[in-house]
Amino acid sequence: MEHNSPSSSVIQTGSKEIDKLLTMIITSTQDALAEYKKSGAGLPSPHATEAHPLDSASDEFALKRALRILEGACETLCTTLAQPMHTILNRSMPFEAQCMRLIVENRIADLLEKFPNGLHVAEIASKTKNQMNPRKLGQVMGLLAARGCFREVSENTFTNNRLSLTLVSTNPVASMVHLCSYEIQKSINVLPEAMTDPEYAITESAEKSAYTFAVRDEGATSFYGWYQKHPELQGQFDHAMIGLSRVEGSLSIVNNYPWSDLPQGTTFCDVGSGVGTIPLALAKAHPNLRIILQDLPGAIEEAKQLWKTEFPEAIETGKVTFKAFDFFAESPMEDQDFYYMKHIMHNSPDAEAIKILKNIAAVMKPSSCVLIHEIVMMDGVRSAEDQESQATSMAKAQEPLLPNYGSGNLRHHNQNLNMLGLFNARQRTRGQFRALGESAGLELVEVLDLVEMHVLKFQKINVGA
Ligand SMILES: C[S@@+](CC[C@H](N)C(=O)[O-])C[C@H]1O[C@@H](n2cnc3c(N)ncnc32)[C@H](O)[C@@H]1O
Repeated sequence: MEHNSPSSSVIQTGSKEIDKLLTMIITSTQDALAEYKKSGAGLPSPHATEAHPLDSASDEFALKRALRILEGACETLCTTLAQPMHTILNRSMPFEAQCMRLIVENRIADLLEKFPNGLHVAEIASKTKNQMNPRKLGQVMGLLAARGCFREVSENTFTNNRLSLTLVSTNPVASMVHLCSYEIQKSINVLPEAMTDPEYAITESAEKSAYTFAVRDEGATSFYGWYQKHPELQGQFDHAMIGLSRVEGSLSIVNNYPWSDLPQGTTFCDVGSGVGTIPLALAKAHPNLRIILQDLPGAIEEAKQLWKTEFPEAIETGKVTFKAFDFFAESPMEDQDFYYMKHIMHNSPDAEAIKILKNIAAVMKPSSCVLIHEIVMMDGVRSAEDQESQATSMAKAQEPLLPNYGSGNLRHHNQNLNMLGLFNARQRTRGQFRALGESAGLELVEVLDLVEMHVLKFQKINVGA
């Protein structure tokens, strides 16, 4: 149960606002603990080196809801009590990202798996490419350990722990960490220049994003164009997308939509599928679905390899087919029951997103629907429409949290900036999605709340009218 109302507070600090925040912190902590208790595996230690069953769970809605309040309330409490200069200077030093990149690129978490009692930085450094300077590596690992990633068991001797194990190279989340701290970071680093450059400032074209500004001497006119020039990195990108799906709990769509009620042979076309992580899980759980994956040629080749390993029967029996295409220039396969898009609309500024939707709408049969699986941004202000959103599961946070949970939904805002930097695009609100659909002749008919992500269902306007 979500304790979003602190009215029953017994805490009395002399400040009503602090009382409410402390009550939120206590009740959301209790809610999170209840989930660990329910799992039967108890609460993991921060030093644990074994995965906990909840670590990779995708349907953990109650835990995600509790953390959304806990993180929002903790940050509001700290910024209320700290000197502003303390908070602001800390935020201007996002150095951890590059430290994590160093760890991932040099497979240091992988190396420490063989040394459960710890390894001195001198030994770690001696096993890295070109033998790093141990003193420098110690500084990097020291920063990470100060935030709970790696454990310093004795001076300059480190072991893995719960957080650092996420940086082992086989974990797709490590690939996402690398993507964020390397390719994506290139665009964020030049955002101030690109947003004021005479050629890039006003335009909303994806070809004039901060990312294309950053790589303008490398001959790529778009983020995906850059990957087409570097096919050797396609696998890494696709691995990162699996990681992102995992973090966002996207697989929860497998058990939280009535797939089993659909007739045998229901067709599901993943538009911009990447390797098709979601349809792979869907196909395994719901044999009544027939899958088609559509993406650019490089991603389709990667998808074939993954499905060959993970689910060869689906290929042999024709339950899955693969078709390369360009969603800006062509329509996907016609007459599919579902056209599914995850993390596609947010890659595209409005004009391009509408082009993709129109290409889909052109081949939809009357009963087809489009499912857009993405973050839905919440408003940062309270309004008269809040009453409506309570009824439609986009409930805003209680005061004194910001209505959009503030830091409790930080990834929404970071992803919004990520899309700005790479594509001049954005994460959209429900109203912006509705308008986007209408521009392509599609009506928003249903929204499924999966906490961090939502699934928006569209049908052709005037169907059945
Ligand atoms: C952010 S990824 C999302 C992948 C997948 N839907 C997922 O959520 O894991 C965007 C995908 O769009 C594909 N894409 C980009 N431009 C495309 C185009 N013009 N035509 C078809 N696919 C494209 C990329 O190759 C990539 O796989």
